[in-house]
Amino acid sequence: MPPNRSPFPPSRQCVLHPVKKKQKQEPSRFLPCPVCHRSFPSYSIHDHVNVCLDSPATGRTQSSPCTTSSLTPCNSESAHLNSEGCDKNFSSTVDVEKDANLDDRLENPPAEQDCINSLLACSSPPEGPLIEKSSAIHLVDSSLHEIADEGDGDARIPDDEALRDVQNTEDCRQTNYVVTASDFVEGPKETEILVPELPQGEEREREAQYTMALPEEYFSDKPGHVLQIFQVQRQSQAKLSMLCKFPMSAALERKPTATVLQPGMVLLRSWLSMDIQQRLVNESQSAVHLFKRPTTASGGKYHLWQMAFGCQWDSKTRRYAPQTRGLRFPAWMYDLGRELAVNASDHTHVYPPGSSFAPDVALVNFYPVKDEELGVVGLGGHQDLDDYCDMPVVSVSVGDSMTFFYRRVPPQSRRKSGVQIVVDESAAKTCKDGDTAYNSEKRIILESGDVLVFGGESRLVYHGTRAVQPGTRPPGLHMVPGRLNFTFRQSNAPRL
Ligand SMILES: O=C(O)CCC(=O)C(=O)O
Ligand SMILES: [Fe+2]
Repeated sequence: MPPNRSPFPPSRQCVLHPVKKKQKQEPSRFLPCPVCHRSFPSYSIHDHVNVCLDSPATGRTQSSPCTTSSLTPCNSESAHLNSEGCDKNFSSTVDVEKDANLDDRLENPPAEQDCINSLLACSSPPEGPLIEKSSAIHLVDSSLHEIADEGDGDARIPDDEALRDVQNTEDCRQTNYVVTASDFVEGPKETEILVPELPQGEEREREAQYTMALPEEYFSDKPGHVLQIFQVQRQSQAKLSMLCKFPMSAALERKPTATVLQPGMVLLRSWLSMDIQQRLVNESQSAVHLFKRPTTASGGKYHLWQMAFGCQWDSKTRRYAPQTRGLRFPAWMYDLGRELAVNASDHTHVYPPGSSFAPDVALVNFYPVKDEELGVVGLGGHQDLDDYCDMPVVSVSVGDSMTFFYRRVPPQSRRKSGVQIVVDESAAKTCKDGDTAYNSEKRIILESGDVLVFGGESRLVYHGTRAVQPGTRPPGLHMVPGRLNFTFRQSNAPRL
């Protein structure tokens, strides 16, 4: 049995004097949300943080001190591990709330219009100026260089007229790029490309990784050829910045790469073949009627759609149901999850030496590009505590790109000891004293086919997602706009 831990003082747990609802809601203390910085009663902050999507980009500086609030407070509901870390029996003792509609939905899939937005897989490839020969080119704002700084005589500045056209563009939902191809590259010398729907707001814009698609003519098979891209920034229209200058060979192929982001956390870029990606889309397509919008115990709603293969995760109790109901976990997903964990473990420790990962659940999140019901789409910062054990989380991205943010948690927070892993004043002090490694948020853009594995020292990394980037999914992928995220996990929920 897992220890019964609770953020409430012991007096509140007395079974002889059960806490009355009204009393329970009187906050013993308030904690600031690490994301939006508003204060919430300690008993409800966990629920809030899980669904909070206020942009941390606004108002947060790199040097802001780490406080207890930068760690996700947790409650007894999410502590279902024993001191060895992974309690193989916990789920059998857990009273998982029954999703009354699930069996019915399994047997009687609703009509298409009742499903989320529409079906996930679409019969035609995504619209837009997508290239066939290569995936889109990524322009990362950190590569912004003033032309003057660059001192590059070869930089081709578009003529005044072309520039004026770009500057006059008022529509803040698109950015105009003027692209000048170098002599090496066949195709029109200069063209203007509209990149739809970039994230809004100055801060977001500065940080965003823009993705644009170029017509095929812009590609040369000869490696080392250079494409020069210019952007007129909307914020200061007079400024012309060179965004990117790179060898064409880099754009021609996206080679799989493995990058250790921090101990225990590895990004396997471009790792999945299109076949596998499409198969993942199709598999979720077949269960599209099972997606629902998770809610927290206090009624907060997540800003995504979710379903699961294998055992179901209950967002209210934050527990996995025994694997009697819901969809079977397909054998090929088991193989895929295992293989990806092995790939990751070639680069960093994601599970203890000698053991092996045996996933039994795939949680599937769908983040549509636009969804009136969800409003802002994303997943607030959190730690994956509900299936916490020695095994990693293998996270796979399919569809449009999305920002993934993460931060390390102080070493004390990695203790396998239930609730205090997150509410730990002394850990916060260590942070305050200047250990910025634990303090700063990092961001990556997860693209279709990327795999992120976090285990070992990073198993409890604090993380979340925001800002799906429309039009960035691979041209060959048949899927509606949005991003699918599969997390293969070892829940150890019993098979009854
Ligand atoms: O969508 C993602 O990349 C993250 C999903 C996630 O963190 C979760 O399901 O716990
Ligand atoms: Fe997570």
